[in-house]
Amino acid sequence: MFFASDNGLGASDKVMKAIVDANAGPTLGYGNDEATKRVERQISDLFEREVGVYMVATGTAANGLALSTLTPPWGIVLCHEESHVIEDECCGPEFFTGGAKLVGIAGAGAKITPDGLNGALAKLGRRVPHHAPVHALSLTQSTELGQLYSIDEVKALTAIAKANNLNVHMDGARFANAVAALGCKPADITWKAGVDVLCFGSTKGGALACEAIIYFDPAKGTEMVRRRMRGGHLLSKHRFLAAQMEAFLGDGHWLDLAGHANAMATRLAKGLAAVPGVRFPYSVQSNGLFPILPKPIEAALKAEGAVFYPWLDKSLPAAFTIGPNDVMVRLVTSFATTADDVDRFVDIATRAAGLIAAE
Ligand SMILES: Cc1ncc(COP(=O)(O)O)c(C=O)c1O
Ligand SMILES: C[C@@H](O)[C@H](N)C(=O)O
Repeated sequence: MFFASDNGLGASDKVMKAIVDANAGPTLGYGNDEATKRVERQISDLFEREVGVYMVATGTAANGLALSTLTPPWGIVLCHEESHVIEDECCGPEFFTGGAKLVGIAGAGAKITPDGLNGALAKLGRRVPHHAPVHALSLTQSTELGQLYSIDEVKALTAIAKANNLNVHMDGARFANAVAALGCKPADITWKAGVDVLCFGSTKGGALACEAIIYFDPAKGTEMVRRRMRGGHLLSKHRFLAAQMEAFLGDGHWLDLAGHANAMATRLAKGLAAVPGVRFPYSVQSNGLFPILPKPIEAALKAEGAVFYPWLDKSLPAAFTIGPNDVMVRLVTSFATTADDVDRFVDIATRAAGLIAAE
């Protein structure tokens, strides 16, 4: 019953086989291999246009490097106040951009709203040279609270960004889960909706470690050739990154893996919704659940070996309060989550709720 994070799982068998198969004979390094060229074609085909592709091994590197091409060191990147880039990358974006400032915007579900974005823009960059100018907007899809931006919601935010000459970055560490849940085409939720750069993650989705920084206008990414090298994120044996991404994207494998993870999250949410005392501030839209549990249920689950974490939500909807005997937790499903895992988790929670009622 491992629900701590989809980072906690290995890679899918198909991806692992691709890595082993890539281990055959010599090939040119640093992205000059044939597999890398195939992946660049594969991603251009997937997004229905010629794109610039730069693969790295972590999402933090992808986000920081991408943002470094979207803002000068004296600029501001607007993001959600609970976004990974501002909360969980140890100032990686600030480091890679040479000092740019990340400014967080509040919003339920770790989602930025048009009002929130306009409100932030109204307060920033007013006075030259004292105020830093806003240069970029960063959205996470799916969000850090498992929520989704619809195509229209992305378009509404990017329209404001473009009206203010902002570049738009999308942290797609769980882009696969979003596309699988929305049932949309990758192009429709990215460049056709105004996104300039997507960090397309495969690691959480079932690869070992591979994230693709995708520029929908290849000319906007030319600096990445040097920035990635200087940052120490150009793998010499790049074929092993490409092999992962090629297998992950091949034959819709990425959507099969994400669809399973999302289905397990839905199964888990349905089961927990029937447990007395369990509350859901957010609907389950992808592979992340953030229920509020009575602490005795949390304790019973952990006593039976369930692995998950408490979660601090800064923008909890006002209708929900967390009392001294409650705890908000993060439950993340993955391609490897089984129905048995889910059903056992729900069964333990149900039995624990029964004991509470009997007290
Ligand atoms: C939304 C989001 N973005 C980026 C990252 C960073 O990825 P990594 O841990 O590979 O640096 C994570 C990590 O899980 C994440 O959850
Ligand atoms: C640190 C934590 O947010 C990690 N990125 C995860 O999603 O599990």
